[in-house]
Amino acid sequence: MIGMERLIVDHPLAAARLTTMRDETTDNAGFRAALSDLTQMLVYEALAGAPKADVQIKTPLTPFTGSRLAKPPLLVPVLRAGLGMVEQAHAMVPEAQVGFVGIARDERTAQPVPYLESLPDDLSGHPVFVLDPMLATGGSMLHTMELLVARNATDITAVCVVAAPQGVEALERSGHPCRLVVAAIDEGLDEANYIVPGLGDAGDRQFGPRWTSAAD
Ligand SMILES: O=P(O)(O)OC[C@H]1O[C@H](OP(=O)(O)OP(=O)(O)O)[C@H](O)[C@@H]1O
Ligand SMILES: O=c1cc[nH]c(=O)[nH]1
Ligand SMILES: [Mg+2]
Repeated sequence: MIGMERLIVDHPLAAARLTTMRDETTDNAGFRAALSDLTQMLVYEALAGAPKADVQIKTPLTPFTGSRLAKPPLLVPVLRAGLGMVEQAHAMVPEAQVGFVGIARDERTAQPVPYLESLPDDLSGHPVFVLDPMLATGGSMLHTMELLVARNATDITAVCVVAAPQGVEALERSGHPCRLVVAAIDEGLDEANYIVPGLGDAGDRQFGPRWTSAAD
């Protein structure tokens, strides 16, 4: 098996924001701010080497051949936690379109329970950035990738903050056409399938508890 491409963004500024996110004394506002800053760094690194297209412009002095992204990625935040990444990612790639996937892990089984899907029908030829701070067992990311591959996506980047080795391996074994951009790969998972040392529940730490409808 050819290994999945993975990029660990190991920059002092990324490490400082991640430390803020890990710190249990960081409040929700501080957590969201650090996630936003870190997303900027992750997206910046994820797009290094992306193909460019020429753009003819004029500076105030002379004609000039500049450039733009040849293929802006579709941004796909995985609700809820990925919502904290999409505004900053979109600011970095303002021309990007945005799709949405909503998944909540079952707290007992850690299985992904999907509740929202809003994606283009055909993703042939379109790069996709999946935004989710946490890659734990990998179940939620794999479900998202299956939705994308079913729509002919062949170029998927998982943009995450913290990954567990189990989640990285699950992506690798899936054979999906993907790569991983992440700030850190942590030690593992605890008995409740939370990443250790991790940062806790990335959805709760941004937005508070997740409420379910009476029907659930
Ligand atoms: O790799 P996995 O084991 O699937 O775990 C990772 C998922 O868990 C978290 O979402 P969660 O289910 O807590 O939903 P939330 O974002 O609404 O809090 C996280 O944002 C991922 O989507
Ligand atoms: O550690 C974890 C694992 C899954 N989801 C989270 O938000 N945190
Ligand atoms: Mg959560």
